[in-house]
Amino acid sequence: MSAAEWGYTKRNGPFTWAKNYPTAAGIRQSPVDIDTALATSDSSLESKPLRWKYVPQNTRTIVNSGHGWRVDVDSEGSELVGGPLEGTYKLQQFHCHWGSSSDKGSEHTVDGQSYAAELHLVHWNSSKYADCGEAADYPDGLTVLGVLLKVGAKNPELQKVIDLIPSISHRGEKTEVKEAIDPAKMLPKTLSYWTYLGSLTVPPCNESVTWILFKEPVEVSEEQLAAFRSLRCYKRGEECPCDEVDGLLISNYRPTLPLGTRELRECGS
Ligand SMILES: NS(=O)(=O)c1ccc(NCc2ccco2)cc1
Ligand SMILES: [Zn+2]
Repeated sequence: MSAAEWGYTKRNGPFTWAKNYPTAAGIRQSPVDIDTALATSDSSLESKPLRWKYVPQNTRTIVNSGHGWRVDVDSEGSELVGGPLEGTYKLQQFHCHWGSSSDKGSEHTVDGQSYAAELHLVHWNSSKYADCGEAADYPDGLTVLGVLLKVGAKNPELQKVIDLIPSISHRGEKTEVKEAIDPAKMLPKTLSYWTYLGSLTVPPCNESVTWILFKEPVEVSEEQLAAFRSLRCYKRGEECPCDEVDGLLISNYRPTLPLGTRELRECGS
C-alpha cells in the first residue's frame, strides 16, 4: 500500500518514519552533522590503514528502489579492513542521496555545510555474519563508506551509472550493469576520514552501521545530478502516489540527527 510506504515527501518523509519504524527515534541514528572541532584524532586508527579490494566485474545490476538508484554487487572477492573495523567487511551495494538543488542533498553535513550529494558504499561483516540481512541486525554488522559529492567536473565512473538511468526510470525497474563500474574509482584521492557509530539512514534505520565518511569531497557535474533527479518514485503504469513534482525523485536525503554522547573520531588531516 503506497500510503504506508516511507519516502521523502511531507506525508511519508523522515519526520514520519518513527511511527512505523521506532528505531528511527533511537540515540545512535544517522546522518549527523560533523562538528570538526569535536573530532578526536586516534593513533589506533592511524596505525591500521583502511584497505579495500573491489572486483569491478562483480557490479551486477542497477535498480530503481523507488528511493533512488542502487547498484547491487556480488560480495565475493571484495573486502574492506582496517581503520575502526574489526574483521573483514564485504561490499553489498552502493547508492546515492541528493537534493532538489545542488545547495543541499548530502546526508552528513560538515560544520553545518551540506554538499550536493553523498555516495554510500555499503559493506557487511563477513567475519561474523552469513549475509547482509543478518548483519544489519547487529551493532557491528555493517559499515558504510560515505563520499561527499560537490558540483564540478563530470565524474567518469559515475557516468556509467547515469548512462543506465533511462533504463530504470520507474520504481522496481532494474537492468544489468554491462560496463563494469569500479567502486574504488569513486573514492577520493586522500583517505582522511571521520568515523562514528550510527545507523542506516533509511527505514528500518537499524543501529548497525560503523560510518566512515571521507573528508575530501569528489566532483560530479550538474548534469549528472540532474540525471539522478529524473528517476521516478512510482511504478510504470501506476499513478504517482507521492506528492513530489510529478513523482520525480528530486530529493532523497535524511536531515541530520543529534550525535548525542557518541564519540566522533578522525584519521588524517
Ligand atoms: N543510506 S545507508 O547507507 O545508511 C543504507 C540504506 C539502506 C541499506 N539497506 C541494506 C540493508 C541490509 C539489511 C537491511 O537493509 C543499507 C545502507
Ligand atoms: Zn545511503
